[in-house]
Amino acid sequence: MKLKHVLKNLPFESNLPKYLENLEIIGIADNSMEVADNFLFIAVKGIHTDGHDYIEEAIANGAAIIIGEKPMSYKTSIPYLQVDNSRKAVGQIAKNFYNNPAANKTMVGITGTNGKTTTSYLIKHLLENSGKTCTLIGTIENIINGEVFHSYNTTPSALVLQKILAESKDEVVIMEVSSHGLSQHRVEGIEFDYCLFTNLDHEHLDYHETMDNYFQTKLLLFDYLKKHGKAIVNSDNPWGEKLANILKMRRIPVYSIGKAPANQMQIRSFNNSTIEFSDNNDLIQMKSPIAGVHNMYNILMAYTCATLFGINKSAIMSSLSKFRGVNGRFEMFKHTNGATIIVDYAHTQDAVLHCLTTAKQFSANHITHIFGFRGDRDISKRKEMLTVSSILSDRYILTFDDLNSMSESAMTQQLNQLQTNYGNEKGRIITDRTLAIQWAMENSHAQDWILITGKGHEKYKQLFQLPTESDKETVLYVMEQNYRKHFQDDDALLSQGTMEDEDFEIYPN
Ligand SMILES: CC(=O)N[C@H]1[C@@H](OP(=O)(O)OP(=O)(O)OC[C@H]2O[C@@H](n3ccc(=O)[nH]c3=O)[C@H](O)[C@@H]2O)O[C@H](CO)[C@@H](O)[C@@H]1O[C@H](C)C(=O)N[C@@H](C)C(=O)N[C@H](CCC(=O)O)C(=O)O
Ligand SMILES: Nc1ncnc2c1ncn2[C@@H]1O[C@H](COP(=O)(O)OP(=O)(O)OP(=O)(O)O)[C@@H](O)[C@H]1O
Repeated sequence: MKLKHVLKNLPFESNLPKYLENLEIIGIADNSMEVADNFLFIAVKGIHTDGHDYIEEAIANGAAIIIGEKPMSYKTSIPYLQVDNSRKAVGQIAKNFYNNPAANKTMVGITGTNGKTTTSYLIKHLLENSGKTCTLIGTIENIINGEVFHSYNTTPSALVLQKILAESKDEVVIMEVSSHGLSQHRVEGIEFDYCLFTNLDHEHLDYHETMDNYFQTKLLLFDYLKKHGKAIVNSDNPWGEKLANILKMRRIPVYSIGKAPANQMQIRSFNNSTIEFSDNNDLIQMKSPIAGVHNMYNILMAYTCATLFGINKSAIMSSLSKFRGVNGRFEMFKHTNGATIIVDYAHTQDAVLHCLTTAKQFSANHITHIFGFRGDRDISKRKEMLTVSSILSDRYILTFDDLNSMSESAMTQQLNQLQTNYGNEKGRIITDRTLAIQWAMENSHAQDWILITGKGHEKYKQLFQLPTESDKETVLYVMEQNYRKHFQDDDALLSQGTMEDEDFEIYPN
């Protein structure tokens, strides 16, 4: 592609020297290591390092032109063009290079602290059941043209994102838009048809510092709405209510969900598995296909989005009844002893609150909550999460989550401190996550609930004692061990002639 096309809509588009206009660019990169002959390299000042320091390497790898945001202190052997903001330029350049691939798709962007992933799968399910093809971009995976790809970021870099859009032959793109993605301009160059806001809760303040900054960053998503684009907002969340008011002042059509009568989708009543709401004049009652108070909001967000796509209500209700849930999100297992075990991705106070409340609403006899905290991540939310758990659970176990660069001893010390300062007598520390789960399962009974939160679908980064790689695997492993033990004991009894066949409980059942 000719450079003049690659640089369309960038400030220097009109005053490019003639000899540069027709320069053939065969690839673009913001990482010097990915540069090859006739590439355009964009130097980005990052969080860990500065792409401007790799300009010479990019040139050595074959770059034909460099874009950067800093004045050059030396003369480069190839042209250097300066922009105000390199990260923004990456989005615009990638959009041009891939021929604006979002233009012929319906784009749905979902932001918020919790619920983005669940809502995105719900919307995909509803749209696909109505015959549309969907690309999904998010935390768990990217699904493009029906094929599943590993996801490295919730919201990929602008360059990767535009490439994905160019590869997608699907009609609709449903993507999670993280606050990191917004602050780093990863969706620059995209216009959304629908933008959704699920909620805002204490998270990522290591990055955004204050809740207000965090909110302002989330608000940026709505700058990317198309002229006639629509917003869907959960106004039961106080930040959502604030957002809805701001958007209305901007004359953006807002479809809000919440308990107040002013909402388009007014929630009349709900519990952990049923919801009653009014959609204009229709009163709708629904049994939820996924448990959890929080999921009632996710379902309603997805329902609203599907109606805006023109799908009729009965088709939506029928599809919803077939939804099978999301990997690692309030996933339920029935222990052989009758206890209920939940694996969930909750890693904020609000999410923990919703999970524990749901267990209570299901009349759990005794609730054990197993959780930890990620190393190198927002430490200020830890005491809030522990406080909620120590109030709502009957017993909690603090354990390891990903340590990242933190040492085991530093995290153990941190857990001890938290337990001393904000915990209570309900708590204990078992640092090995697999042993914590095993202990809780071995010490549970019928009607008890065990909630294991924080890791959800993710694999362990630490090595633990049991030979498992995720919470779900650990739960299944302990159940199997339990079953084998039971089976061996029963075998022994059978050989002594004291055991009846019908005494066996078959697992999995
Ligand atoms: C901390 C953070 O947000 N980092 C993101 C950021 O990278 P960075 O600024 O750290 O990059 P850097 O390493 O400083 O490098 C700066 C520049 O030098 C270039 N470089 C570097 C080395 C070299 O040899 N040559 C070279 O050219 C790099 O390609 C880059 O362009 O910009 C990259 C491109 O957009 C992101 O992929 C990267 O996400 C990292 C992998 C990450 O883990 N981010 C997390 C915090 C994140 O974004 N999470 C959210 C979800 C949060 C949530 O809700 O849970 C997400 O959307 O994934
Ligand atoms: N609407 C909601 N309100 C509060 N908590 C929620 C809501 N939806 C989900 N959660 C909680 O948040 C956890 C993460 O949910 P989900 O993955 O759908 O959100 P997310 O926004 O994609 O999260 P992340 O950005 O961390 O990937 C769930 O496991 C659940 O505990």
